[in-house]
Amino acid sequence: MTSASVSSRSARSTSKEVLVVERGAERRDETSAPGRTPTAEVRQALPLVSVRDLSVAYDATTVLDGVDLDLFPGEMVALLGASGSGKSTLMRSLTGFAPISAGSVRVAGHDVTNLARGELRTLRSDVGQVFQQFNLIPRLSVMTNVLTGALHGAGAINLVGGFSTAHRRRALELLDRVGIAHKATAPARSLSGGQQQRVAIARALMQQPKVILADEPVASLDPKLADSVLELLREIATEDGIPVLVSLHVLPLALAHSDRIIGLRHGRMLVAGPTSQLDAAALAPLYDDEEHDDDAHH
Ligand SMILES: Nc1ncnc2c1ncn2[C@@H]1O[C@H](COP(=O)(O)OP(=O)(O)OP(=O)(O)O)[C@@H](O)[C@H]1O
Repeated sequence: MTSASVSSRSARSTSKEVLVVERGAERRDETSAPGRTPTAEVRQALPLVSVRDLSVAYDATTVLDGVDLDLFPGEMVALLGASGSGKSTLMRSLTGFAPISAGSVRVAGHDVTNLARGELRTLRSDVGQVFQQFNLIPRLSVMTNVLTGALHGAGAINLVGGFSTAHRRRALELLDRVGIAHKATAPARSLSGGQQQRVAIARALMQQPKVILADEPVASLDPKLADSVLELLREIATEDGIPVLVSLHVLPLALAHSDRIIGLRHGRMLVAGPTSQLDAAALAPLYDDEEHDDDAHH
């Protein structure tokens, strides 16, 4: 461990044992919840995502239990946990795709548990998403794939010739930003995995998101490409002030590329704290139940 102290205490009920990393200067009062502690630089801003005491159940099975999470402008937060711990479910909760049984979820001004008529569309337009398998349309050009990001807020647009010059200019600027403008006319399927993920990131930016969720975005990439994609996401968080929540399986990647780490175990938040105050030993309890998951530890 670093010089930080790790304490084990109950968050709000004795059933919720939470490892909380605290520095003297950042020590929080006992009423605050662990997922809420932002890094010092961003703690003055209002959170763009605010989750309180969230529970999600599929039929009779509870898969998230009393989760708290805030995401502040400009920060990259890594979401860790063994397979089945609830990472994807937490992400899906933020865009109205999970059966929330208790708690509150606010995302970019939307009350996800109580959306007004038609608000689901604006919510999903405000949240850019990046997936493990990129989810591009393989036969369409890189440029068109990026342009589809503009469809989120705009409603039905004819894919052929339906985009404005301004949209096209912006798509090209975004491709330039992610380093693949030279591939604009190539079919998406002709790109490498790392390049396809850059296209997916440009597509997410095309919808001018207020928050970005990246669910295992580098799980299909080799380590070098994984580093570069995570560097790109962190740069977007920092430069554009868009909070990025990224779920990861590989601890060193989380330690190298995040400002904070949130760790789930069996649907409960077990670890939360600034990345600078965490190390592999502090995160190991997240994977206690895994028999052999080399990825998680190397
Ligand atoms: N649609 C669903 N219906 C029933 N159970 C579900 C559904 N989606 C997820 N679950 C269950 O919820 C739990 C959490 O799943 P989730 O996909 O959120 O975990 P995860 O941490 O993202 O796992 P992984 O790292 O393997 O992707 C699992 O036990 C899973 O089987």
